[in-house]
Amino acid sequence: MPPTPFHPTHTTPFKSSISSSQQAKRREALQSTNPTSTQGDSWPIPVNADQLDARHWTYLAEGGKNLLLRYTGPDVYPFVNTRDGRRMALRIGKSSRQQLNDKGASISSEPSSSSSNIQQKGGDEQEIDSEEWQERILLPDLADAGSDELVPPLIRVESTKALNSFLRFIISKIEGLRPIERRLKTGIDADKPSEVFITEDLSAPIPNHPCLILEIKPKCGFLPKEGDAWKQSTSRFRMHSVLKGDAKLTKEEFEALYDPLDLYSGQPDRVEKAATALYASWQQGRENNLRIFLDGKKVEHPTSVIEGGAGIMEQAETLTKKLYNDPNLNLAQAVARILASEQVQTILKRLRTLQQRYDPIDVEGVDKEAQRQEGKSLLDRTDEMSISLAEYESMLAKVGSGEKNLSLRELIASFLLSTSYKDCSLFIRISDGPNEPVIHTHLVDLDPKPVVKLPYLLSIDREITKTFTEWAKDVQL
Ligand SMILES: O=P(O)(O)O[C@@H]1[C@@H](OP(=O)(O)O)[C@H](OP(=O)(O)O)[C@H](O)[C@H](OP(=O)(O)O)[C@H]1OP(=O)(O)O
Ligand SMILES: Nc1ncnc2c1ncn2[C@@H]1O[C@H](COP(=O)(O)OP(=O)(O)OP(=O)(O)O)[C@@H](O)[C@H]1O
Repeated sequence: MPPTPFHPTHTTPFKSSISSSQQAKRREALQSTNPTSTQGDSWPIPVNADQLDARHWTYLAEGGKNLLLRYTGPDVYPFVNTRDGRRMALRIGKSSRQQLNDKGASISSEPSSSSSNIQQKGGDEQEIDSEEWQERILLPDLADAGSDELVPPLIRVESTKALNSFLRFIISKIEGLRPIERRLKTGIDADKPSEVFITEDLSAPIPNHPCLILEIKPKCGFLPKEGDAWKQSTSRFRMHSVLKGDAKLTKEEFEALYDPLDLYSGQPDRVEKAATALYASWQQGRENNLRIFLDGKKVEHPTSVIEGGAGIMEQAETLTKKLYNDPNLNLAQAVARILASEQVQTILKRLRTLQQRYDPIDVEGVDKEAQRQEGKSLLDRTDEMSISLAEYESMLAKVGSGEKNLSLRELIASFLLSTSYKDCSLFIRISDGPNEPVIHTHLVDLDPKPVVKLPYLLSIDREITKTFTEWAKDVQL
């Protein structure tokens, strides 16, 4: 399928209208922070830390940098949207175990690990405000790709003593629920937490509306046009899988791997192939790229040893048969149908366009430019530089107008933005509708990547290519 035509959204008047409508909504929300106030249209609304009761929150999920808490308290506004039953989540930025140990925080007695993937910020690296990032950088490119709520709002909780004590309670409550590999690397610093945000719990149950939720991490959906021949013909995800598998993968195992290029292709047979591979890895308990939830509960395949797996899997299958009005549809087929749906393919197509638009010359190309413009490789940066939102915006305008002459800072900003689009997760919620099931899509984890990560991004890319090239020779690919 040819790449989606380029739409320079940053130069169209559409940008400001979307942005200002979003801002108006947030302003409206900010005016109604009182939890006893009646429910307005905008939800979630800001909440003060002293309104948070640690008994009403529990562990939901986490990635390398953030941990999510789910609201499990009584159904009261504003923690629950009393109009439609949607529920709040809290997203808490974590600190590396190293940082926690350095400051002598005693969150748990886990040993430190040098392999944390939380990056220490360089001297001059500044935090980019997440709300501004959404408004000014993401929404103009995403607003017309899905519903108004494609990117769930992130509303900052002010850092206060009340927040510190809430987090202290929470840490003691949830530490044992966290996966051990995450606990070894990261934790929450109750005294000086990274940003805490209110958001919507996208995997929560909706009362009286049975709902199946797929969370996929689709990864990079295009191939570079220049450079290494393997990189030009094989998806980055598959090449990386060889490195992650210590190059022990057989040719057959490699062929069966999920291929993002299939998922993004829009071609029914290839999308089905991608869905089958994602389902197979979920079935094997490798759930990094596909997770399934039913009415707020994680669905595990019965073979993946979790008690109760069979029951919930059956319930999920029963629901999808009902939603699609097809008694013979099994869960794997339902996943394939959902991923091939117009709603999902529309957002994937946009995601791929943005990944490609902001990464036109590959990390190797950015490195060449670094050498040409500054006389040193990205690998040699000890990066003290930070990129401001204003710089991101001017890069967007330049890229949007087709300008090819980008400064090194603009090339870096562009590449990092593409890296965010390659790493985000897509939540797909399917519930009953009058004729067809209703599908809602939401993107999460679109945070800016820190400039300090650049040397790592180049070196891991080279390691992936080297390991893959040797492996391909060994297995005679
Ligand atoms: O490099 P990748 O493709 O492995 O992606 C990393 C992800 O790994 P995975 O999707 O499991 O392969 C990785 O995910 P996990 O921590 O493995 O769940 C992170 O998302 C990481 O980003 P960051 O350092 O948290 O900003 C991601 O790093 P970036 O390259 O997106 O910065
Ligand atoms: N709004 C949400 N509702 C429900 N679950 C969510 C929500 N946002 C994130 N999650 C879950 O929490 C996980 C971690 O969140 P997030 O992606 O923001 O953290 P991260 O540390 O940046 O992740 P990564 O290491 O993958 O970059 C997600 O992969 C997803 O499973």
